[in-house]
Amino acid sequence: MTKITDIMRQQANPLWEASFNHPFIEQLSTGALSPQTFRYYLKQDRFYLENFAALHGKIADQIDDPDIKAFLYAGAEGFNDSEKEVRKEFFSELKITQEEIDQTHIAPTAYSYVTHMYHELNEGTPARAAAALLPCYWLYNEIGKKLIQLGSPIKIYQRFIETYESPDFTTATDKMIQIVDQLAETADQKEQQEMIQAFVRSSYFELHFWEMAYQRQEWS
Ligand SMILES: Cc1ncc(CN)c(N)n1
Repeated sequence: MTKITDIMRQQANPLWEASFNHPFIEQLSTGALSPQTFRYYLKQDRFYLENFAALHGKIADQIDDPDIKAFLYAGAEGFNDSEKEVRKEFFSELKITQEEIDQTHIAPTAYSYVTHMYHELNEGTPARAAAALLPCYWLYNEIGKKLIQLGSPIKIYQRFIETYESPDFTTATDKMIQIVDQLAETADQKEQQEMIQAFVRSSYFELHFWEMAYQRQEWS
């Protein structure tokens, strides 16, 4: 039987291809990406990752399966992969100060992405919200696997790429794919369609997140 995650991946493919070919990604690998653009990305992604972690906990609260619960609670603490630690190092290396963080406001696309994820949980179901989280793991893991072959001449970009190709991140991605497939087994057809839609919409926001950073988007 076809897995729901295969359908999701297939439906989101044009958006994923556009992410793979986005100038932000290409320039990470060539090293041409402006350091200011990377800094902007990191500061905005902080908002994303905070909410992404919080959502793991909120979804876990509504799920009975002990194995899924444990994985999601670990994700809420940032224990499923090494991303949290690596980001701390990036912030310190790039001397992004607390003052600079405090002065940063969430940009329109980051705001919309986060709002979408909460919508899937608060107006939807834990299974829909889990589907909305999945591209965050899976797309970055595919980007990591693609870019690792090319590498980057800039050290910090190379470390960024390595984070998403790492065994920890790949294991977490595979587990999240399995969780979404498992949650779909007890969902009816309507909810399954909504899960697919949540996944495709998150894939849309992933693509536009690169563009937001590339343009250093502001509210006005
Ligand atoms: C927007 C976004 N999506 C995904 C990831 C990878 N966890 C991330 N850091 N930021």
